[in-house]
Amino acid sequence: MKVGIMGGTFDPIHIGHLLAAEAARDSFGLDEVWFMPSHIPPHKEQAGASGEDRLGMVAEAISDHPCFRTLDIEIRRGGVSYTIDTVKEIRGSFEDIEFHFIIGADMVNYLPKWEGIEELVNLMSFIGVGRPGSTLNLAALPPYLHGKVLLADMPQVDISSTEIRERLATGHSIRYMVTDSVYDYIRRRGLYGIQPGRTD
Ligand SMILES: Nc1ncnc2c1ncn2[C@@H]1O[C@H](COP(=O)(O)OP(=O)(O)OP(=O)(O)O)[C@@H](O)[C@H]1O
Ligand SMILES: O=C(O)c1ccc[n+]([C@@H]2O[C@H](COP(=O)([O-])O)[C@@H](O)[C@H]2O)c1
Repeated sequence: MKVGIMGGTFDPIHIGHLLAAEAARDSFGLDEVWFMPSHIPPHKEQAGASGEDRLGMVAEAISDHPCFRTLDIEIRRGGVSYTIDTVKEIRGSFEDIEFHFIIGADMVNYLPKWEGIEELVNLMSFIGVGRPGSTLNLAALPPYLHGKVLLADMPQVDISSTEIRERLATGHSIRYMVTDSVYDYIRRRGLYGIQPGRTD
């Protein structure tokens, strides 16, 4: 079985994440994609929603896809979510699965700075997708990453969770940037400074 892991902060999950996962699944015949929110992301501040709410939004976003699942291993473990720790833990439980970690172009360029990356590339491969604002140049990666990052084509969407949080805090609509189910979750829980009672 081939599984894609879509790791992220998902604060909140948006259509860029969903399109990336679907492009990877479709391009490489993945049987399933597991969406895995981090507890504390290794390289940036996470100042938005709680782990429970980020996981809740992911569950809402993917509920209608027969091959998408949630994985709460990093939220449950707590602390800083280094992927090397997670992958070692997962491989112990799922020995027969071939894992591919799905990342956007910004993260592809950042791979050399990941904790234990030279060991990690021997435990799984990466599937990279394009992202507006980041140039993908696999030849510029260090030699130990050559052949370890496969590319999937996805429709380019210039959307980030940061932009969504900013739009909500300033009273703007995020309709169609996230699924309706995620927008409903944000309204219901009053996340990101959304105005109470907002229905548009
Ligand atoms: N619009 C997008 N297109 C392609 N990949 C994306 C897009 N947005 C996020 N990703 C990828 O999804 C993964 C998780 O991203 P993350 O949850 O940090 O979202 P983000 O939008 O970058 O968040 P933030 O704005 O809070 O930094 C990363 O590998 C990232 O590169
Ligand atoms: O392990 C690391 O050093 C590392 C460094 C940066 C990012 N990651 C993982 O890459 C995924 C996307 O990261 P982010 O911060 O864009 O949400 C998420 O699962 C992170 O835990 C992992």
